Amino acid sequence: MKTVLVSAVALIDADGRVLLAQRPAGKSMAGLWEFPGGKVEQGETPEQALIRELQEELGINTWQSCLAPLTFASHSYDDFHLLMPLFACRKWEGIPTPQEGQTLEWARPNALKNYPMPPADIPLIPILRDWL
Ligand SMILES: Nc1nc2c([nH]c(=O)n2[C@@H]2O[C@H](COP(=O)(O)OP(=O)(O)OP(=O)(O)O)[C@@H](O)[C@H]2O)c(=O)[nH]1
Repeated sequence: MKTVLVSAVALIDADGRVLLAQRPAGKSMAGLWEFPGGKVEQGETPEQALIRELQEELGINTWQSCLAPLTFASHSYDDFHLLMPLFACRKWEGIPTPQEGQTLEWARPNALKNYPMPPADIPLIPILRDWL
């Protein structure tokens, strides 16, 4: 099975809340809440992919030095295996604004478990909560 590399980030605001994005209708796993990010393209590092995705999806800028590796997901879906590093980021420029029809919400660490998420993300939630 093909392994797909997806880079994702927990953006953390000054109150210690985490930004989640709800996948829009029409996409796979529509309605589920996920961390901003996306597939790493040929020739990109995970950090470069994330910086690009944050511009495209949320209209914000960040920098490699502001992306700290936190944990990762490794999960087999029916048609591919997902390998997803999760970075933490507390510093960016601009206000996250949906560019692709997503709904955004800032979630308190203890509330993260109440958001329906893709199966790959479930093991990440206690790690993130304990770290915050
Ligand atoms: N960005 C992001 N993607 C995730 C998370 N969890 C998870 O399983 N994924 C999966 O990783 C892939 C990310 O792809 P993408 O964001 O670049 O592209 P996409 O929405 O068009 O995906 P699609 O081709 O499945 O519709 C999707 O299959 C998505 O479901 C997450 O927390 N954040």
